[in-house]
Amino acid sequence: MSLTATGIRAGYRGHSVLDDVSLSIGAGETVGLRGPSGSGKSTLVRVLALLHTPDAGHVSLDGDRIDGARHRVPADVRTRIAVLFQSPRAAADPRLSLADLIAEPLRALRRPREHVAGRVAELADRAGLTADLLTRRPHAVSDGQLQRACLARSLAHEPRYLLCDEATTMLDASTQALVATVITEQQQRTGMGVLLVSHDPALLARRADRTEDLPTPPASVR
Ligand SMILES: Nc1ncnc2c1ncn2[C@@H]1O[C@H](COP(=O)(O)OP(=O)(O)OP(=O)(O)O)[C@@H](O)[C@H]1O
Repeated sequence: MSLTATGIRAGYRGHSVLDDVSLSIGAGETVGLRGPSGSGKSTLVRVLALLHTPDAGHVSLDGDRIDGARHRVPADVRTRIAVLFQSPRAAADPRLSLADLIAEPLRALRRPREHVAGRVAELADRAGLTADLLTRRPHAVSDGQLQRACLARSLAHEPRYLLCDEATTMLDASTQALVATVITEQQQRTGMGVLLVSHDPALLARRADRTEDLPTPPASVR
């Protein structure tokens, strides 16, 4: 069982950022990904998350080759992969309370109301979010609290793979530790595979089972 990118070429407006890149994340495994700024780490995350269609190569999810991206991929396939981005402010709808933010992916798949309420309470508890915080909107909480809500949301569908794109870079040490603990517990409970994109060698040495490197991009795309 793995989430695998094979021979990926991908980029923007005719410029390739990734050229023949392959990466595999096994079930239960934590894989680190590092590379210079602009080398395409976030682009590879978007390809693996089925948010960006590669120009060549393909993504396989637990042995099944996936064609296309976003809504061209069935929801029950897309929800097996979750992403935690660097900036929770960019990833969160400012109009939603933290409770509604966590509930969003469950409501999108029309889960019953009682199920959603129970799951939100459970996920919020795991992410250390109190009832008072759940009623607030993003502008009224700290970056760390908002990232914990994004983490809870990312686990709503019990993903098989979680892609963390510099997800704790901006957080203080205690929030970093809490996020790491919640992710590790989820891995131990469900066998979730994790990709950790980071510039921090200490974090990768501590948490990754192995680390892959992306090469420096050609000058034309830097
Ligand atoms: N939506 C986009 N449209 C056009 N170019 C983009 C887009 N997103 C990223 N790029 C370009 O693609 C290249 C790779 O970007 P990407 O964000 O994948 O790199 P990265 O390795 O994650 O960088 P960093 O470590 O700085 O976050 C960069 O040159 C960037 O400017």
